Amino acid sequence: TQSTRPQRLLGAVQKNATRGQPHSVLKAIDQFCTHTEWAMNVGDEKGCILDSVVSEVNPATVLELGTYCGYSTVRIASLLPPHAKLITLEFNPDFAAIARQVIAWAGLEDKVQLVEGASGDWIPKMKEQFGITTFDFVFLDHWKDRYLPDTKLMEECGLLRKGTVLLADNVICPGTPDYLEYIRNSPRYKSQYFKSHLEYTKVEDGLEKSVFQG
Ligand SMILES: Cn1ncc2cc([C@H](O)c3cccc(CNC(=O)c4cc(-c5ccc(F)cc5)cc(O)c4O)c3)ccc21
Ligand SMILES: [Mg+2]
Repeated sequence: TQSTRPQRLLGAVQKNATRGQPHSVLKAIDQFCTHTEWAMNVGDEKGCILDSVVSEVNPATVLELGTYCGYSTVRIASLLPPHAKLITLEFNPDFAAIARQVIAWAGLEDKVQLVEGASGDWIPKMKEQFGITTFDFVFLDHWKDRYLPDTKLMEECGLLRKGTVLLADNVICPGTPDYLEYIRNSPRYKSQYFKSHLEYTKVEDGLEKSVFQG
């Protein structure tokens, strides 16, 4: 039977990366996606911007929307302080199964809680299920038409505090026009665009960093 792209990506990690070394997992995925098969990981160019924002925030609580194969999960978790927690939401069980193995190969399973389910269902349950008060950092990388409704939902559920940083992938390609319009015009956020490129290509893309003003 045919393997899937996430399965082939996991195979490349298991073949080329060293267990317990997150940077080698990222390198194996980026090489696979550059030389063998494109996949929708945030990639190394946008990943360096992600690294700098995570390092600046130094978050104790992180929410990631859209795990896919776990590339950005590994990237973020590898930068977190010892007792920090990263919750990542993935609704596709096949993606979740691969991501768990990629995260485990990197040796980061203790920092990561992968929750199988849809953001709209789980965001309202964050406080009661995981004892979260507010998130310090949120990485948005799931369905692009869910960025805006889920941001409004996080506001309504009191999951954002003064200073919470939202970082959104793909605001140019595939694009998130309604989210950008809202976040850039809302007095409740201070936003900044980081110009970059679509992973593994020369196509323009970028990340939007938005700080909640409370
Ligand atoms: C509700 N909910 N809750 C949790 C949750 C999790 C998921 C999945 O993780 C999932 C599945 C499919 C697609 C995505 C979004 N990602 C993308 O669509 C994307 C596309 C491209 C691109 C760009 C150019 C192309 F030509 C083709 C694809 C580049 C990128 O970086 C992307 O992130 C995310 C979905 C909904 C979810
Ligand atoms: Mg993306």
